[in-house]
Order: sequence, then structure tokens, then C-alpha cells
Amino acid sequence: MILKQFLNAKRERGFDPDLLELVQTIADATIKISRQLRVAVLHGHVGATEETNVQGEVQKPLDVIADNVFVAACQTSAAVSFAVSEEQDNEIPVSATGKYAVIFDPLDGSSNLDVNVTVGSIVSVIPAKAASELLQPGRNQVFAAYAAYGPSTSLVLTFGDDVDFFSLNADEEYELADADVKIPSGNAEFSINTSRQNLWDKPVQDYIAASLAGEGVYAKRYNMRWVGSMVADIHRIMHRGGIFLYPNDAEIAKKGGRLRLLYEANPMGFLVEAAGGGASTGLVRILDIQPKELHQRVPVILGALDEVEAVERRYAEAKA
Ligand SMILES: O=P(O)(O)OC[C@H]1O[C@](O)(COP(=O)(O)O)[C@@H](O)[C@@H]1O
Ligand SMILES: [Mg+2]
Ligand SMILES: [Mg+2]
Repeated sequence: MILKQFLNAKRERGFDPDLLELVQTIADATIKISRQLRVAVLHGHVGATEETNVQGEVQKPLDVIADNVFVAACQTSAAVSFAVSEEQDNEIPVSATGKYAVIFDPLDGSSNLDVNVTVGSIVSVIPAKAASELLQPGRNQVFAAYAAYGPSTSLVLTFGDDVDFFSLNADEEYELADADVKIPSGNAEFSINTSRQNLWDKPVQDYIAASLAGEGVYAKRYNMRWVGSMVADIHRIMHRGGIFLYPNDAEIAKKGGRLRLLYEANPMGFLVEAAGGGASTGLVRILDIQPKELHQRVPVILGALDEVEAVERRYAEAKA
């Protein structure tokens, strides 16, 4: 089944046609980005630009290209009130009659671009007519998705009910590859940047040490994977299980964390919960956080529910 048919079936089940049309627009934007990525090296779109974004991070040419694609896509849809991007300081007003805000990380994992390793796009849609409605907890999302640009291009999406996995076929159409994806438990594998080990909060240090000692949730010695693209790491977890952590640590605490709430943690948290997993900062459920600013950062712990709960228990014990 191709995406268009999947969305038609949703329409028949009473989903808002404007939202479904917007989802098709978002999917089409990811196809355009995947085309750009394929020829990026040949077009000289590697290395860095001379610009930094609002986070103070140097932009890659493809961060800018992907951002332009998403913004232009939003501007074609009358259902969009605002576009919010990692690469833009402020929200971009789109349509005065729009009812959905589209919030996105146009290119995730962009440090991997120059070495041809999987990158992604992350998108969140919330009901919002006015700029004053942009700061909503993640549980209010009506749609979230990521595209993973790897050996194949995947689109993984949810309207909050189930999670469906599409793969780009030879005709450049998204075709359903796996419906109602659930994160399997039992995979003794964690994903964390261990170069920051000495800086992590003590509960995370203890959790990882226990996992390595064969005293973790599954009482096996754990394996480690770190792509450095959150999308790629979460995509693996969606299929295989395990846990992803970008936790609080002594260095990033003053910023609130490394990853951003509105366009990384919330959409990924919404997808992971819909797939039966957990999404937490260690202390609170990510989707319950009331955002204070568009580019707010948070600690992120996502994955198999039993693993995420084990980290939360260690935080709770440390607090007690
Ligand atoms: O540089 P580190 O510590 O490995 O961090 C990697 C993390 O940063 C990110 O690249 C941040 O996303 P952006 O590339 O969109 O800024 C995540 O995808 C990834 O998990
Ligand atoms: Mg990112
Ligand atoms: Mg990015």
C-alpha cells in the first residue's frame, strides 16, 4: 500500500482531511531532501557554511537546503499556521487561517553528512492557530514522523495511535513496509555517547555500569551502538529494541540538555510511546513538559519501556 492509499483509508475513518493533506506534503518534502542528499557530494554540498544557527551551531549546506524545502512545503499548505525550525531563530507565520503548526529538525545528525552515514528529518504537528499556542506539551501532538536517509529512505509516522513504517520504492513513492510497529523488549543494547561518561548524572553512570556488568534489566552483558544521528539510533531501536540516552550531564546542565524538546524529543517521544516504549528525562515524562521557549533543550531517554523505567527508578532512588 502506498502512502496516498494509507492516507485515504484514514480519511474514510474520519481523520481531518487537512491534516492528511499536510502529511502528504511533509512526506513529499522528505522525498525532495532524499534526492538532494543523493547528489550532495557531486554538487559540492558538503563541509560547512559560514553561518551559525540560533543554537550557535555551524550550519552545513544541507541543513540550509533541507530547511528551505520544509519551509517551502509548509508555505504551500493553507492548513499551516506557523513553521518552526531548528534552523530559524523564530517561528515563520504561514497562513492566517492555518490551524496546525509544523515544527521540524530539517536535517538531524548533520555531522554525519560528509561521511555518507545515515541522517534524518524529524517533524511534529500540533494544533495551533496563534503564535501564543506554539509552546504546548508534546502529548498534544496530532502527528509526528521521522525520515531516515540511509541505504534506503524510510518514513516512520504516527497520528498517536499506531506507528507505521514506509520505505521509498523504485518509483519514489512511500510504500508501507511494516504496520503497527512495536519496540521489542529483550535487546540488551544501549546507545549513548560514552565520551561524556565522566560527566553523566550518577543514576545514568550506575545504569550503564550495571548493564555492562551483566546486572542490567536483561541480566546480560550489554552491547553498544552510537551512530551520532538520533534518527538512525531510534530507527534501530524501533526495529530491534534497546535504549537511547542523551542524558543530563555536568557540562550541558546549564543549557538544559543536548537535544531540543520541540523538534527532537517531543516527536521522537510521541513515536516511541505509540510504539509501546518510554520517553523520559529520567525525572519526568518528556511529553508532559510545558515548553518555555522554541529552542529549549532537554535530557532525552527513549526506548524499550522496561529499560526507560529502569533508568527512571535509578533517578527516583537517587532523589530519595
Ligand atoms: O555530537 P554527539 O554528542 O555525538 O551528539 C549527537 C546527537 O546530536 C544530534 O546530531 C543533534 O541533531 P542535529 O544534527 O539536528 O543538530 C543528534 O542527532 C545526535 O544524537
Ligand atoms: Mg537533530
Ligand atoms: Mg538538525
